[in-house]
Amino acid sequence: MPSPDEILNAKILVVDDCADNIELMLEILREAGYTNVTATMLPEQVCALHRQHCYDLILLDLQMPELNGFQVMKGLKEIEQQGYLPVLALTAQPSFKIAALEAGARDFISKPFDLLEVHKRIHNMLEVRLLYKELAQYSRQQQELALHDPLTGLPNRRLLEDRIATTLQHAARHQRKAAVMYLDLDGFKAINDTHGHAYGDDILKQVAQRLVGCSRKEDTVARVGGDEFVIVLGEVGGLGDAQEPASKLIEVVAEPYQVNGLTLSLSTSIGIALYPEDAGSVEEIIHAADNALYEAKRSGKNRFCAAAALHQAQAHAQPLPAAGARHLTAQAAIGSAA
Ligand SMILES: Nc1nc2c(ncn2[C@@H]2O[C@H](COP(=O)(O)OP(=O)(O)OP(=O)(O)O)[C@@H](O)[C@H]2O)c(=O)[nH]1
Repeated sequence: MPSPDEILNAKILVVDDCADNIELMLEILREAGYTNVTATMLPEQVCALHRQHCYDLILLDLQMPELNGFQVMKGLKEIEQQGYLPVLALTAQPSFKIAALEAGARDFISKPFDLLEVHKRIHNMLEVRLLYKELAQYSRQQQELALHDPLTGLPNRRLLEDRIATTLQHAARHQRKAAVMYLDLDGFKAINDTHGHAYGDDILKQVAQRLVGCSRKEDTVARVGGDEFVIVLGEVGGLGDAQEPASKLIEVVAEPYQVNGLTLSLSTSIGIALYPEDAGSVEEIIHAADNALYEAKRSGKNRFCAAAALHQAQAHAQPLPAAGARHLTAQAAIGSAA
């Protein structure tokens, strides 16, 4: 619930074509303790002002010669897309009251003003408006949490899949390539086992920062599991455009870590898959990068392996029995930091 102070600090706009009415309303609001009140006699400015200041309450006179209150509300509806107009209509015409509510006003105040009614209606409206804003903010935070990893703040698998889908669509539309890099830290379990989970958490946060630090702004860096991260690169011309950043990532992850006065080293293995040659869908490209990662781990860790190398190895393995193919080393696109 909004506090009394929050209500008194809410942003209020008074709109009336009559200077005396404005003066009277400002006086009433000032005496009640409201601190953030402004007024205009120009109804045509209300929408621009609301766009700029996002008022919590607009006290709107309905009968004005140039642009009446109903027309102003029409304009406000375009700004308040969710349909909540913070408008309290001011009218001396009993027949306008229901029309104002139908036009989107939340409530009305009759002229001449009954002081007690004015205070109550303004307070109640602000209470609801601020509560509505709190709820909207809470819902945005919940959405953020549902799409991000709480430890590192990076996108989680759900958001990652969304980003890959968008990247692949963009690549398809512009006849470009895209790359997915699947990273898994080497020997991370031993860090947890030796120094404890909290120490491991600290390392994971530092790794996340380093990955973001050496990626482009438009790339997505996500955490998809314990010590697993995925990086999505759009606007890729060929495998070389992914191998170079992969080498850089291997280098950056290998720089020493400081945690609680201890210095420690770590490495990472990376699998790279390209769209469209290695995969045509979100699921396939993650799978292809994961397979390449498996090969990078199998062939010694602290290196990257491209899915293309696995295709080549499999092609060369055609004459062998199926089981033999798994043991071929895919040298062609395996690398490490320069
Ligand atoms: N500190 C910490 N550890 C985690 C978290 N989530 C998973 N882990 C641990 O991360 C480790 C990941 O396991 P592995 O990838 O198999 O371990 P590894 O030693 O890196 O193995 P290789 O990849 O073969 O080098 C496990 O010990 C998990 O318990 C987390 O949020 N924080």
